[in-house]
Amino acid sequence: MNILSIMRSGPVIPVIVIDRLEDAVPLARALVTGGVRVLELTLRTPVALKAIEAIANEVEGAIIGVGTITRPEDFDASVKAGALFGVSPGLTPELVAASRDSSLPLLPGVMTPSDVIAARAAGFTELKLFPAQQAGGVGMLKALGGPFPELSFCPTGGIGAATAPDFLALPNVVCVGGSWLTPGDAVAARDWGRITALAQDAARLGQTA
Ligand SMILES: O=C(O)C(=O)C[C@H](O)[C@H](O)COP(=O)(O)O
Repeated sequence: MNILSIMRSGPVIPVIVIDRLEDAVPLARALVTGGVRVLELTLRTPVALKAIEAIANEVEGAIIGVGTITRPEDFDASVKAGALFGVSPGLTPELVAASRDSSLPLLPGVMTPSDVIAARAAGFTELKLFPAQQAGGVGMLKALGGPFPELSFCPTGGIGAATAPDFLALPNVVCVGGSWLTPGDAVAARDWGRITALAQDAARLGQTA
């Protein structure tokens, strides 16, 4: 799958942090059961790669990706773990080179017009605006649509259930990302039913957007 088809697979990409490896599979199943198939599991914890591997092997229907790609070596490790796509909070020449050498489709992060120009020059037409709310939110995306009408965005950072529809209504937004589908207290309590309910609400955003 390429990045655009992954972005079109659902209106919301949950950004997931896994501290306990044993939570990975039930959490991913809870999201997929709720209708959210594209999952971004961040490389923020020591168990992240093992968690991706477990989901890739055990959760049918999940489209598992890796988040927080910040180093060239993250590409190989993520492909080996079974990730189907990668997301980075920003983009550097080193990451562009590593991306070219890797089979992992990348959704690179941008925050300024200069970032957008550099990412487009490197061949990327789908971009993550990060941190979206802090960068200017809906107004920023409307402004970027002027000089860059051919580019599509997945804004992430500071977005929640209440504000996601405003982003999804924009012509240059294909999907949004966020951590609100996997609240820390729900994961800590292993409240998978609550996570499925949040996923169902998020999946429905696609029907109204
Ligand atoms: O680790 C990364 O590379 C990320 O992807 C950062 C996340 O996109 C934001 O942390 C989103 O988090 P919220 O603002 O809580 O929705």
